[in-house]
Amino acid sequence: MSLDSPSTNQSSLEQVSSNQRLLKESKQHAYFVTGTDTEVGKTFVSCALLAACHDAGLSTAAYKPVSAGCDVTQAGLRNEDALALQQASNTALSYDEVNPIAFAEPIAPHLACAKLMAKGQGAPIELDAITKGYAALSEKKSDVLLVEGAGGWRLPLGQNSQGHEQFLSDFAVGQKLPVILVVGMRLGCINHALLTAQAIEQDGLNIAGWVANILEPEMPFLDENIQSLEHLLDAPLIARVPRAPSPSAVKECVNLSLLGVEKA
Ligand SMILES: Nc1ncnc2c1ncn2[C@@H]1O[C@H](COP(=O)(O)OP(=O)(O)OP(=O)(O)O)[C@@H](O)[C@H]1O
Ligand SMILES: C[C@H](N)[C@H](N)CCCCCC(=O)O
Ligand SMILES: [Mg+2]
Repeated sequence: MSLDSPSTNQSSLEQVSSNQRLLKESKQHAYFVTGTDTEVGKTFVSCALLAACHDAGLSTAAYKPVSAGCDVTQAGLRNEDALALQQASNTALSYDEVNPIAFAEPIAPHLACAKLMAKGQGAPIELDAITKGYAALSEKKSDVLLVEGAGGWRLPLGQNSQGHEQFLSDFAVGQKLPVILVVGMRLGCINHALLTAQAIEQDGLNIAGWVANILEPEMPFLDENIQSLEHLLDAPLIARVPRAPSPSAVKECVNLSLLGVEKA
């Protein structure tokens, strides 16, 4: 089945109505969006997913619990992912609700945190704070809530105040969130995708769906790579996203009904 944008208006209307029917029948859908690496399109794809939900008449919220790489503004640190997610959600959210933990430097967050603490500033990243922020967003009762990770699946958060090593994946595990895996299609992505999927499943979570994000349209044997991943990943391909000027330009590539099968 082609997951590219429906060829006729009729089929896209059918798609919308089936999305609407399916997701409307269930309670909140919360997903953790991870990727095969940093810069593979987690934010771009998340915004496209949110736009597809809006077309299906669904309310949405988004969460970027930990960010690194921010502009320093009068209102405080501002991360472009978090701003994009805030903008792409149709539930009114404050910046701090979307992104409670932000570091200025575009480096691994645990290193940015350690650097601040070495200067006597900041505090260890606590999973509790991430969980609290998530609970507050869940209370908004949006139909769909997307949580974007940072980097890849096993993102270190550093030690908590009790000296225990933490990872952002621990949060997803704690909340039993189904995972959406964004695969940046480029040579080498098959290994990264399979290793990430293995880690997610060994952590006890379910991959609700995966997205082929076509970062390099000129990738040799692109279709065959996607077909290999369809064969090797035990999860539905919910979108094949081409390079596009904006996430909303590819919202019709998303097959929400496939995602909906993961509803609780
Ligand atoms: N399908 C696409 N078409 C056009 N541009 C894209 C596409 N996917 C990603 N990009 C661009 O590639 C860059 C990286 O994408 P994005 O920021 O979504 O990655 P990420 O995985 O969220 O990164 P991070 O780990 O920093 O959160 C961005 O400039 C984004 O706009
Ligand atoms: C700064 C970058 N854009 C991301 N926000 C953070 C990426 C952390 C990667 C950690 C690692 O090396 O796995
Ligand atoms: Mg991002």
